[in-house]
Amino acid sequence: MDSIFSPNSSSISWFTSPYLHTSKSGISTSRNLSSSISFSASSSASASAFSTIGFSRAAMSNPKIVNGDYGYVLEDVPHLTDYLPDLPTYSNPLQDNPAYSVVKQYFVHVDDTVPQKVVVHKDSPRGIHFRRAGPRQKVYFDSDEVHACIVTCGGLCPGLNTVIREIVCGLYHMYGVKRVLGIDGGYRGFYARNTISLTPKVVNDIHKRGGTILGTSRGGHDTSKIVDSIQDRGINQVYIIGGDGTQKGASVIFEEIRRRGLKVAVAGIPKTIDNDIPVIDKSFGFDTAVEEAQRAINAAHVESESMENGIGLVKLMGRYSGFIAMHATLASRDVDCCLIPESPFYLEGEGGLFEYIEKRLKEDGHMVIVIAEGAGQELLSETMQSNQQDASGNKLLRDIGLWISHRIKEHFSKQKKMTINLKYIDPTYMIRAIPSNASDNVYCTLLAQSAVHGAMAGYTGFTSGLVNGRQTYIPFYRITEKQNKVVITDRMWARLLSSTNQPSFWSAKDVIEDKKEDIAKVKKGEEPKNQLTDDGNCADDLVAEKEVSCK
Ligand SMILES: Nc1ncnc2c1ncn2[C@@H]1O[C@H](COP(=O)(O)OP(=O)(O)O)[C@@H](O)[C@H]1O
Ligand SMILES: O=P(O)(O)OC[C@H]1O[C@](O)(COP(=O)(O)O)[C@@H](O)[C@@H]1O
Ligand SMILES: [Mg+2]
Repeated sequence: MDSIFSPNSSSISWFTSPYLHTSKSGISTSRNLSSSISFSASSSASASAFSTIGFSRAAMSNPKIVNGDYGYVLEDVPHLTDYLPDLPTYSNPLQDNPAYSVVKQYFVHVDDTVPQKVVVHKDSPRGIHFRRAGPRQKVYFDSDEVHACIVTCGGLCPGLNTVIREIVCGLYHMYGVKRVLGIDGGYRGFYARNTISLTPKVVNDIHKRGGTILGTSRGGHDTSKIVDSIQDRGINQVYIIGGDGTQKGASVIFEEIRRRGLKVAVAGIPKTIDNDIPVIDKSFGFDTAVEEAQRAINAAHVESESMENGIGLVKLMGRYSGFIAMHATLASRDVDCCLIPESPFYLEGEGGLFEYIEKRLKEDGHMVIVIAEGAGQELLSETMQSNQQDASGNKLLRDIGLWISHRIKEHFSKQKKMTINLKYIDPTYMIRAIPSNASDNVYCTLLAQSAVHGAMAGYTGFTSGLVNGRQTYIPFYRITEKQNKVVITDRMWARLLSSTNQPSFWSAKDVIEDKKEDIAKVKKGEEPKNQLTDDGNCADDLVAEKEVSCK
């Protein structure tokens, strides 16, 4: 362990290079892409396309957009040569690695890209693509030159240790990199904590443990102190593992590094137990969490079945997105009602939750309810709602599970004079503080290796992510522009409703009105309420509208 205190390096003046695509990137683009694809520097067509789907203008001040034939768009990631054009290249050491050299076409073709949308019509434009991840023939770092660091930020998630392990082992075994630092305790660790030297031996068994061996934290993001620390330590590859907040932090770190003209690659690995990061198929650890949630749901089912008018109520994580609750419900089949933040519901009266509970109890004698922590917050009286935030600025929520338990008990004992037995189970932290399962371990390995290949190849300012089953590099602004939400007008939510047989708490008229409202918002270039479907594509009507406005 060495001390990480980093003085403010005001004495160092850094060459700053404006990030100009017009001339330089034209060259770097043709280096990477076939000539049939033309680079569009400030592409007004692309910019107007983006404005229709609600991109943050500030976040996309310098998007690297490549337009091709038939509506092909590549949302490319930055490269170190965009602002340091004369960097030397080296042969990829994997060429001499017996494990890889026999594999034909192990290196990714420079033109390989992955479509964001795979459901298309015969006359659809080819649409948005991302750069395919993987090893390149040429790398921009000599192995001995690399000094990498890894940091984990935000809430815990199964698989964090696996990602750390595979970054260390990937750098060491594939690229011969020996110097990797672990930053202790999240972003603030860059300037206020100790570091740990990470070797394959140190990380050998860590994937079998939950949590993160590096520790994590919320808040404490101080861009200039962090970049000072990176600079002072001679770090030239930064691997940042975390959720939407973390990736926003990674994006500003990258911008500051670029502004200072440093040869430092910044790679993000998306982490979120809530699965609320857009574009990617799903986040690592999500499957593990859903699997662990089954244990709580099973317990709720056993308890409820064993007593007269038994109700098992399980609260699951999901601050703004109900993916864990939705998938845990679909997986279980014992759940009679799933309540998520995206789907408003009400308690009293016709078509309300109380009426449905009564019906289920009369029919079956028991029921199981799953509620996401962010569901129904609007039902809490104003005095009960919390204005408190955590250190990262995330809203702290009141315990909706406890509140709704009281309301259900009160309703049936006082108003209905009906005996019910309600058991409230809150496994919140138990589903995320566990090691990742086998399939998440494989997923973490691929994400980590992709990040390593990308940084070695000189890409920077990217998040490594799975898109339609392929590893890709996604520009930060696409990851941070919005949160992924369950689309309740989409087929997946309809599947859930037909599995639980719960009321939607929405009338068809509401749904149509809501879609109309969204289409009007999209036309005005505003953020629609239900923009993305759960496969990362726009809901059909919105796509049609968007394509019209893109032309
Ligand atoms: N807009 C932002 N700009 C810079 N840093 C941010 C931003 N939002 C969050 N962060 C930092 O990212 C880290 C993790 O954010 P948090 O929201 O707690 O978790 P997560 O990354 O899992 O969403 C924190 O250290 C926080 O200070
Ligand atoms: O108590 P903590 O550690 O702040 O975490 C609780 C929150 O973390 C979450 O899992 C989301 O965390 P991230 O933003 O880190 O992905 C929420 O579902 C939950 O409300
Ligand atoms: Mg978050």
